Amino acid sequence: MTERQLWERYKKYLCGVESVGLTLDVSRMNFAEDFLERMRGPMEKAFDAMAALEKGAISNPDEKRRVGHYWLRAPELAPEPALTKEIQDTVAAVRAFSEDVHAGRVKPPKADRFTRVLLVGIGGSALGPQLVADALGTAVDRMQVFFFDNTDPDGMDRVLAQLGGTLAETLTVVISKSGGTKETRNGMVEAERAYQQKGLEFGRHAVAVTGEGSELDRYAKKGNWLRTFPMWDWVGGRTSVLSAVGLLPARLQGLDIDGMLAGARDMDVATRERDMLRNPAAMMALMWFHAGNGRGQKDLVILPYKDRLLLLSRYLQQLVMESLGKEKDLEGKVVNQGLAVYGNKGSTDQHAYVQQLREGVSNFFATFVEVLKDREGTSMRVEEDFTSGDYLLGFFLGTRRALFEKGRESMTLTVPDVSARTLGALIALHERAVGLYASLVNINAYHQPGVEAGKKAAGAVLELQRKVLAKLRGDKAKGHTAEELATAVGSPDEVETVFKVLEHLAANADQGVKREPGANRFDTRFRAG
Ligand SMILES: O=P(O)(O)OC[C@H]1O[C@H](O)[C@H](O)[C@@H](O)[C@@H]1O
Repeated sequence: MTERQLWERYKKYLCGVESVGLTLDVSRMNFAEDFLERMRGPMEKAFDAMAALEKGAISNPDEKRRVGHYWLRAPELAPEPALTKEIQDTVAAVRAFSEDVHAGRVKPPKADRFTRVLLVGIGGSALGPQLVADALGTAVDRMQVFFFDNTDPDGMDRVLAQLGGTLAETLTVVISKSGGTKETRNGMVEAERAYQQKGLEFGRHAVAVTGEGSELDRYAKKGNWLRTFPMWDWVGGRTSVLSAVGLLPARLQGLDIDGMLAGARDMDVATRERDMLRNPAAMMALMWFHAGNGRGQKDLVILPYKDRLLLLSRYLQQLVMESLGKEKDLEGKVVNQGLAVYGNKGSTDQHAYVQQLREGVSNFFATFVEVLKDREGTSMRVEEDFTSGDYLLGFFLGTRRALFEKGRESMTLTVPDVSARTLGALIALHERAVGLYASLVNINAYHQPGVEAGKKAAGAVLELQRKVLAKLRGDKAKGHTAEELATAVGSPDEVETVFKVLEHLAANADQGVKREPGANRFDTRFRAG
């Protein structure tokens, strides 16, 4: 295709959402002229399924749940007045609580004000808040937000060190929909101890966002925490950023949550459009389908040319891959669906992996995100007539062209700026694209049965460790090899796991397990005491 033909194609297919100033350009996706026509029928069905979902159908059949994230930004669309009210009350409560915190009406016992937020959560209970905090944060935010998003001890120490002497002014927000996620529980327990060590009462510094009656909910009540905000079973973790999960930390930070909600609401209106050529979520889903033959055969590389959107790819990774990566379709047939997502930011990535994108294995397509506004205020000239932002545009257009020359497809999302509205719109656009694509490939986008297997297996490892430790403590006289211990605890076939557990215990002196070297690595003996 010549540059001139691309220009014609650009004009023909450009799909815009006036209210948020966003456009989607699919001209560099090589779909055949009849592709859209062929997909009209399946897309009609996807629109029907989406309409039913928004009306409150059980769109997550495996878990028998409704899927209500679109109601979060248009509460009047919720299927029952009680739900409408709950959503509205929660947003009002987030706003009022944040104001109280900022004004010092809700205050820590040993300081005038809360000035920091420590958010403890993982997956959908962290990725959205992290994206929002990073995309919209400024040096003069009302509060600075820190994260525990793992059960890595050193990771938590690092964050606590950054918080330094400010724990007395730090509000900890523990977020877990289920209220039973172990990484989050561990983060909470470690945070609680850090407060205690400073002579601070944790409950006076803690807030929860969780489902009613969950383990976390009960713990918060027992500990007399400052406040609990609700999380509902009809909001999935990966689509929860516009519930209290994302709104509370954002508002505490001082960010414009109304803008986020309005941007998402406007995008929702635009993506309910049944003319697929005028619906950017439908076009995006169709392009995903085209690129990967409806089988996820190509990966999606997200390339925002804006530092503030660095975490977008990580956020979309969960949204897309946890939603679409499914073994079975809605009829129970094995389909192993999915769409792999990765990315970082331009132009930085041009100095890293773009080499492979252009010349290496052709197993991807890209979504470029272009942001028109360079910065607040004016830009200096780094050369006569050119600003740094001109270079950023040049690098984006140059890379896009270089990829296309080698037959590598891409879409371009253009937004006016990185504002609360734009971010809300970008999130809503991808949520809708995921839902529509899931219909096109006939899968349930709203459950995650595969995640459980890893959790169960981890539980079994910890149980094995308990037995091994009991054995070691009961027989301190001599050292034992992993083989001996595995047999002694009745799991001879689990010897590799036992060996890994022992090596880890011995590497951490506080666990009280010593190693005695043997003839080779696997003859190492382990001893308690
Ligand atoms: O919010 P939580 O219940 O703690 O869940 C946190 C995350 O963990 C799970 O394993 C799920 O796969 C994610 O979808 C979820 O966002």
